[in-house]
Amino acid sequence: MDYIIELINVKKSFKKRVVFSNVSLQVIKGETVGLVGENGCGKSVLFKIIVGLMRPDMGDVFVRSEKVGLNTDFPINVGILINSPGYIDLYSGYENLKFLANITKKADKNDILNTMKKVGLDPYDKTKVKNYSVGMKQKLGIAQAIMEDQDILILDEPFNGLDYKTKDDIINIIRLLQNQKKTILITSHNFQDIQTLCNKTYIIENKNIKPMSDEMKLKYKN
Ligand SMILES: Nc1ncnc2c1ncn2[C@@H]1O[C@H](COP(=O)(O)OP(=O)(O)OP(=O)(O)O)[C@@H](O)[C@H]1O
Repeated sequence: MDYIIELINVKKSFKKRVVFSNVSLQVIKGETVGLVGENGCGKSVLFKIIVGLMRPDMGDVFVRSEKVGLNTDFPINVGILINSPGYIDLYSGYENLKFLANITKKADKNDILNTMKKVGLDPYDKTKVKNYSVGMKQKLGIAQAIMEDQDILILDEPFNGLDYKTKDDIINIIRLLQNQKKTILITSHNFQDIQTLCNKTYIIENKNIKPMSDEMKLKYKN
C-alpha cells in the first residue's frame, strides 16, 4: 500500500534525553490521525520531523513517497500549525498572511480574505498582531495552515485558547477538510476532541507510538 506519510524506525534524542527510540507510523491518504500523550512525550517533535523542521538521528521519513531530507527538505503542500507560529508583530493579521502567501504564491488575496472569514477573523481589522488575544493568534495560525488548500494538514493543538463557539467553528472547518479528503494529523489534550474527529488514534508513551486500545481510550476519556 502507498502511504501519504510513512515513518520507519525513527530515533530522536536531545543530548541524553531520548524522545523516540524506534518509531514507525503509516498514514493513509484522507485519514484523520489523532496523537495523544503526556506533556513532553514528543508530539510536537514528531510533527516537526514529518515536516522537515527537525531531522531524526536515525530512520526514514517519507511524505508522498519522497524521502524528507533527501528528495525534499520540506515536503510541499503541507499546511502546518505548530505551536506559536512566528508573526510579524507590527503587521495586522491580513498583512501577516499576505506576507507568507507572497513566499509561495499559492494563495491570492481572495483566498486570504475568505480563509480569515472562515476562521472568524475580520480581514479588514487593522489591529496589529502584537495586540491580538491568544485566541485570535490561534485563529490566524489555523488560517495560515489552511489558506493554501494544502492536501496534508499538521495541526498541533488547534483548539488551544479557543472559546467554545470558535472551537465549534474550527471543528466544522476540519470536518469540511475531511470531506475534501485532506490528510490531517492532529494533537489535542482534550481526548474528546480527538475521538470526535479522528479515524485513528495513537498514543506516544515510553518513547514509542502505538495505536490506542479501547481500554486506553476509556481511561483517557475519564
Ligand atoms: N529543540 C529542542 N531541544 C532540546 N529538547 C527539545 C527540543 N524540542 C523538544 N525538546 C524536548 O523533547 C521532548 C518532547 O517535546 P515536545 O514539544 O514534542 O512534547 P509534546 O508532546 O508536544 O508536549 P506538550 O503536550 O507539552 O505540548 C521534551 O522533553 C522537550 O523538552
